[in-house]
Amino acid sequence: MDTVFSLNDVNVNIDNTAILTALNWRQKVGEHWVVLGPNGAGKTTLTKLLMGRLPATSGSVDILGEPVAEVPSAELNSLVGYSSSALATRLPARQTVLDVVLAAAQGRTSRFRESYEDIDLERAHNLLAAFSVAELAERLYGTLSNGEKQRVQVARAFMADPQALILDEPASGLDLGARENLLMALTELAGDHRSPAMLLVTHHLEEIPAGYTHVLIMSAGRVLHSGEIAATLTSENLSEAFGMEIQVESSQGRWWAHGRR
Ligand SMILES: Nc1ncnc2c1ncn2[C@@H]1O[C@H](COP(=O)(O)OP(=O)(O)OP(=O)(O)O)[C@@H](O)[C@H]1O
Repeated sequence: MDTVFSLNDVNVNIDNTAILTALNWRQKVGEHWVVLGPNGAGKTTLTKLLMGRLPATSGSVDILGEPVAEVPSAELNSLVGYSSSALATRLPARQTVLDVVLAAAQGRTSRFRESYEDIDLERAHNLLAAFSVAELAERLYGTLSNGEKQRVQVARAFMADPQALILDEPASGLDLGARENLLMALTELAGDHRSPAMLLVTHHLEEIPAGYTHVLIMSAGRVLHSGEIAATLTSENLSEAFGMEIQVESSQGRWWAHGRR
């Protein structure tokens, strides 16, 4: 199966209001997507659909060829990883960073009495190092700054070894150095064929890691443009999405944008 997610003619209505309309989209194994769009475009609703937390009103949402609605929730949780700043604040404050990351290997948010193999320990330490938080391994999670929690939490999402990983604004709130470290780690993971297919929601082009391959541009609950990032993330397409003149620039796989008159 080379398709991770597939949406076919998906509509989502809530209280008789159309939130998502006629969505058709596919993410294949090995593709790493960025989701962009103005506030209220439907990005979060899309992630909820993919995680099976919101049913489609019509159309089909499939993961690895199976309708999401038919996959048991425990299985879906292990297939689709998720990271967001909201989740970062819900992890157990009184456990060590290492335990918080290790627990994800068994699909848990906190460590209880379970034992872990050396290979899990090594992987947890490697992920903490990849996200530049290795020195925090023995600290209590609750004592970390928000930016530190955010990076630990992204490391934790990889620890679970999902098939797909949804990263909801992973760089928001990080200082410049922390953001760049995070993006470099994500770039490295994007280039590793063992990594899950990633879907990264962001508001800022500067937060797109080099090596991400595709972009989905949403507006008013619809897919406005989708495809390979170099061909799709254009000034014309973003100007259309945001309803203003936007100039998109890129260099060496990184992106930024500014308004223009
Ligand atoms: N439960 C709900 N009831 C009514 N409207 C909803 C509900 N959930 C979402 N919406 C509306 O659906 C639209 C899309 O919301 P969504 O949160 O998916 O947008 P978004 O692209 O993630 O926005 P943002 O960038 O601001 O986070 C918004 O207009 C929102 O108000």
